[in-house]
Amino acid sequence: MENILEIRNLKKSFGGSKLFKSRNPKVAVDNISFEIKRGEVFGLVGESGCGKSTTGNLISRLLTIDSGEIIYRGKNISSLKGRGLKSMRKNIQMIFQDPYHSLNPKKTLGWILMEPMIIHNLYTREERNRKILEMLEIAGFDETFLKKYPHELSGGQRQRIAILAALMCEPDFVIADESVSALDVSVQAQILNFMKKLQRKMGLTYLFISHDLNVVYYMCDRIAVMKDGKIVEIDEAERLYTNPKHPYTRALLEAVPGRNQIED
Ligand SMILES: Nc1ncnc2c1ncn2[C@@H]1O[C@H](COP(=O)(O)OP(=O)(O)OP(=O)(O)O)[C@@H](O)[C@H]1O
Repeated sequence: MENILEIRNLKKSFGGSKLFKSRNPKVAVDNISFEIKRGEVFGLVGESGCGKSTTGNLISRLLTIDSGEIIYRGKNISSLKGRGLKSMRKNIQMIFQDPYHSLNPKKTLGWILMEPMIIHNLYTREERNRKILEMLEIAGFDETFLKKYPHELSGGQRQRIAILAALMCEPDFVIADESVSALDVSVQAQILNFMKKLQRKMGLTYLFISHDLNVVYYMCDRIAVMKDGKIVEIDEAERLYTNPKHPYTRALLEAVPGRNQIED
């Protein structure tokens, strides 16, 4: 399978000042490299503060990189600007942790699903309406939901809408950053299964970021373990979960309260 994304020697620091040399910068992402194959679910796991979100934000270009390269479909997107960046953003979408804040509370769900297609100037009016209905059906919502507001939904329903909104422009690469962490455990499995269903239907590739090894194991084909800004181990999910090589991966696994908790 071809690589959809290649990360080469990516580096990012925060803080530090040329003026005040004593203030040391914090290296959040420290020279990491990995690649993700088309159609793969690639997990990035590690404790809070290890640099997972920074990595996701660098790939989606919400942050600028210090050094290294991000190769998406064979093209270096590390320093894209203007129209090139906008077009890349159509193809690489993010799903965030908190569906309470990622949906505009003043807008109806119909508007929330329509907006991304308008921003990217995609499809005719009829096609947009048809796409919204198709996506609603996949998510198990009926048309009456289009007139509802986010506060009328449960946490799980909101996250489904946030996921649908991210997919309205038919991206091929999705960065899911702690996408189920804010949800009750009982709802987490439903959302993960929903994401798997969408992946199969739309041929998506996911970078799946989570601090929760159970969740990452359940979702991912391969997993990278991150510690202090570095990747310490990358392996197929099954092998990493059952036969971890790096002591840090072992320690993370030992801290997991019960393995294989999530069931279909
Ligand atoms: N905008 C910022 N300014 C300064 N420091 C930052 C910024 N963003 C992240 N950091 C620091 O960079 C390091 C990595 O943070 P990051 O959010 O990427 O980690 P994480 O693994 O995603 O953790 P969490 O799951 O808690 O978000 C942390 O030490 C964090 O404090």
